[in-house]
Amino acid sequence: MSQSATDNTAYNPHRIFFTGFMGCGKTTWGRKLAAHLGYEFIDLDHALEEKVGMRIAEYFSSFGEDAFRKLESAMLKETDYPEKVIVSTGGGLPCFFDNMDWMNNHGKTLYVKLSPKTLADRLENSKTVRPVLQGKKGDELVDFITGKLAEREGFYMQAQYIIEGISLSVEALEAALYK
Ligand SMILES: Nc1ncnc2c1ncn2[C@@H]1O[C@H](COP(=O)(O)OP(=O)(O)OP(=O)(O)O)[C@@H](O)[C@H]1O
Ligand SMILES: O=C(O)C1=C[C@@H](O)[C@@H](O)[C@H](O)C1
Ligand SMILES: [Mg+2]
Repeated sequence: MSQSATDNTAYNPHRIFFTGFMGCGKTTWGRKLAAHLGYEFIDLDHALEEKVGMRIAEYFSSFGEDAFRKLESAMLKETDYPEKVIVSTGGGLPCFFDNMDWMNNHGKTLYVKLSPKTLADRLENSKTVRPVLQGKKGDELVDFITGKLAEREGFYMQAQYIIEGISLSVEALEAALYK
């Protein structure tokens, strides 16, 4: 097969993976940037939920985290991406298997970076059930995020682009990704 921009096995600079901890804004800002650029938008968490016909929290409790991690890696690598697309990834996805290398070899990668305290504030107010957090609140939630982020940041920092998530705008994202 010849290599083209639409070839899923080739590097494509118009395929942009948003990565970062739960609640950093990948879905919110991925969708906004896609609308601004006229790109398609895919949220891999949502795509997985559609494929299995259940919410992620339900999948975790029915089949366990290992099964979830295998499935999200397969979704990442087997999704038929449109030519120009922003892909919002699950918060844990870059930290399992060779997923981060795969993203770096198949498109641009962006890490949306936020402090544990800001993440905790957002996650505490979010209605989405995130099974990894197991209903933690307050200081317990901040401590948990601090530890988990320390484990994960080595993976997120392998992204080609890193942006502070505190005062994001589509203009700032566009400037960072197309400078
Ligand atoms: N710049 C911002 N200022 C304030 N709140 C924000 C901002 N960006 C996103 N949020 C809020 O933070 C919460 C988490 O955002 P979002 O769902 O986009 O994160 P995510 O990175 O996709 O998380 P997950 O990995 O769990 O899917 C949402 O309630 C969203 O409205
Ligand atoms: O950080 C994580 O491990 C997760 C983040 C979410 O996006 C979902 O992919 C799931 O809830 C797991
Ligand atoms: Mg999301």
